Amino acid sequence: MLLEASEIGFRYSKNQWVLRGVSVAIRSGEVVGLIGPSGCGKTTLGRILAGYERPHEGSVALDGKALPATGYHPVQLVFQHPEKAVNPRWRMRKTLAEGGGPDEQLLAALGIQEEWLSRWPNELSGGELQRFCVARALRPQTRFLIADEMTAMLDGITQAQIWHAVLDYARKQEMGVLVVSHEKSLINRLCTRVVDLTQFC
Ligand SMILES: Nc1ncnc2c1ncn2[C@@H]1O[C@H](COP(=O)(O)OP(=O)(O)OP(=O)(O)O)[C@@H](O)[C@H]1O
Repeated sequence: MLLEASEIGFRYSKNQWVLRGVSVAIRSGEVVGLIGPSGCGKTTLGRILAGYERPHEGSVALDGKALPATGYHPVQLVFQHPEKAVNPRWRMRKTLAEGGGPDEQLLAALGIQEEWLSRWPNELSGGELQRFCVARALRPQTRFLIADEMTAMLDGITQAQIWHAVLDYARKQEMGVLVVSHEKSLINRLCTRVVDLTQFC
């Protein structure tokens, strides 16, 4: 499968383009880094790829077809702040069940403990909560994962555990991953190829 953003143009306000003429392609099973200076549009591009924003110019396609407007989105986004990504009024079991039953093997790989399932989001640490957000995004129907500073606020051990689980899952499922990060060492460790937005800033 090929996820392709072609000649993307996007602006939040009139005449102020955040992205212009940006093209990115990711194949199934590939782990690609996305880097660039702060404010140059990495998060915006991730949101466009995952269908949260529609580009003003250009298009996003999955194997040449437009991304689905309804139903489960095959491109999932996990961003830096898990507390903003979950419903505070849902216990973790319900959050996890959003979009399908949890994969027990994946939960174990992510270090999610059974007793956390009955807790509210504010009863978990940031790292524990982020593990749930990752697990929720990794469904069999997920073909691509956009990881936008996904482990930026976590300690090294938690970061390594989460990435080990995600890359193992990606390999087995042939899922493509776009790693958005400021951490050069992380990008170098995880990615086989890097897209640099600097030239578009
Ligand atoms: N909702 C919004 N409304 C208006 N402007 C926005 C909005 N979101 C982002 N921007 C602006 O768009 C530009 C690109 O932001 P974006 O978050 O995509 O950059 P980024 O490369 O991910 O930055 P960082 O590395 O600092 O996270 C910035 O100038 C930002 O101020």
